[in-house]
Amino acid sequence: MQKIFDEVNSLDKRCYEKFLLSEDLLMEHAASSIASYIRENHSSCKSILIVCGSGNNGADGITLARLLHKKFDVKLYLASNPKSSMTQLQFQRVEALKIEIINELFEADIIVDCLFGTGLNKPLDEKSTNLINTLNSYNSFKIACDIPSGINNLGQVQSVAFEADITITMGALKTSLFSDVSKDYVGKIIVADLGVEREVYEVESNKFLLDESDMNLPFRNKKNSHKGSFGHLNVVAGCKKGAGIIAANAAFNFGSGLVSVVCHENLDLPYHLMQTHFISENCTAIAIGMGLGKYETDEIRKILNKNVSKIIDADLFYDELICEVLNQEIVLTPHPKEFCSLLKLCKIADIKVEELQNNRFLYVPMFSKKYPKVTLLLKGANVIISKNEKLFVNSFGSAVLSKGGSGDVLSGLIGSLLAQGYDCLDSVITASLAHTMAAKNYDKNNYSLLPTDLIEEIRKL
Ligand SMILES: NC(=O)C1=CN([C@@H]2O[C@H](COP(=O)(O)OP(=O)(O)OC[C@H]3O[C@@H](n4cnc5c(N)ncnc54)[C@H](OP(=O)(O)O)[C@@H]3O)[C@@H](O)[C@H]2O)[C@@H](O)CC1
Ligand SMILES: Nc1ncnc2c1ncn2[C@@H]1O[C@H](COP(=O)(O)OP(=O)(O)O)[C@@H](O)[C@H]1O
Ligand SMILES: [K+]
Repeated sequence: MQKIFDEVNSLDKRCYEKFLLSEDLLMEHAASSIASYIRENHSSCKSILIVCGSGNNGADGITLARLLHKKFDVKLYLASNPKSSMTQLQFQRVEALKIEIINELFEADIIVDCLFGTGLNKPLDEKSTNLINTLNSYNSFKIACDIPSGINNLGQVQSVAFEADITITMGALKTSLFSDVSKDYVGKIIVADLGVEREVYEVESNKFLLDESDMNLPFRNKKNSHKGSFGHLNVVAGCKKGAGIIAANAAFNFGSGLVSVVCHENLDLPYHLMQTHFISENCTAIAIGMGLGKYETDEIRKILNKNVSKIIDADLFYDELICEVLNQEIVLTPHPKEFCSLLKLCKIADIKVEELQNNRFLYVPMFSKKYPKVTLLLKGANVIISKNEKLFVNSFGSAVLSKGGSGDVLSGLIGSLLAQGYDCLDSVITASLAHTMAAKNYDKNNYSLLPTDLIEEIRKL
């Protein structure tokens, strides 16, 4: 996994003070990493338009123009006069080289956006908005320097932002790149070193971006085993029985030795799933909430108080009953609307989904601080997993998963690992990665995935 930081100004400052690196040197590395990327990946392109603002993000762009001058047809567009001392210095250098400054935007082969970086400190004015809209309308290959202009430090987009194919971010990953909103603007993200290796530049962090290698699939190492060695998951089915059946099916395919669906009515289940009317004696984990609908409170309360691992989802986030279990080591997997209800029920905040989506990295830690034993997975374009002080982001998911039933598969995967003896956080990290990797591997189109297709891909991981 890679570290994520809320801000990097202090890391730049640490570089000056601790390693005696100058701002000029850091900037040279920032620009040369973009130059190397272009030389290595787009050597056949001809025209490059670099659009610069008045601060140091603009200075990165002016530096880049110097590095690429002659090898490519480089044109600089200065949206405002160089303001910071570094911008002015870099500008004097390109003046000496007689690099062309233009006043009209055009559809170059590559556009590099160096308008605003981490210094965006107010809403965009009309001129910047129009400029970004024009750049977005071009079919050029688009590179954002540090962060797409228009995304602020909280990962919010107020009017418009540059729609990058790739963001080359300086020094370290920033939280703002991983808001759900940012996902439509950042493209692929790569980190550029700033004169020292990343592990030297970075300090401690409690936020991490998950990699595929963090997925610890439930491969079986023990030869002397039997079905009981891999746990027994009970999935509680409610009025929308399909949800429970999808979860149970996912769980069985993900390695749980036994899976039973708990339901008072007799169900027509696939042959490998069992049915029970009450929680099984030997159950090692419970998945509950998916499609639950109306239910008998006392019965659910009894189930929630069973001393086994639990994953709770969906309808239970609208019931005060949930507040009774938040001091347990449990897993909760709300989508944004369910999380807003949960925040309200546990008196943390009374907010609308839009407010949450604009501030996911604010409200998730608030919840985890109050309930350190709970492992929370907040669904979304970038899934956030949080336990106690630590937070993990899974950015592998895509719109392929925007379908009823995707969340039920996820509950089943988490329940399966809980039943097999994983702890809450490990279950959630591996299940979430498996869920998104399976979706990524689905090779048809991005609108047709069924829960059964997702489970089929899980089988191939
Ligand atoms: N520090 C280092 O060592 C390194 C820094 N690096 C680079 O520096 C970048 C940060 O630079 P930065 O701090 O100068 O801010 P930046 O993003 O250029 O924007 C500030 C300018 O924009 C203006 N402005 C802001 N909002 C606006 C708006 N809505 N509409 C209009 N104008 C607006 C603001 O104006 P002001 O508020 O002063 O009026 C100011 O002029 C960072 O992202 C990275 O790329 C790398 O080279 C690595 C080494
Ligand atoms: N655009 C998207 N990008 C990434 N993941 C997505 C996207 N849309 C949905 N998902 C994922 O799909 C799942 C949907 O779950 P949920 O909304 O609970 O559906 P359901 O309850 O119908 O099964 C979540 O894991 C969510 O993170
Ligand atoms: K930028």
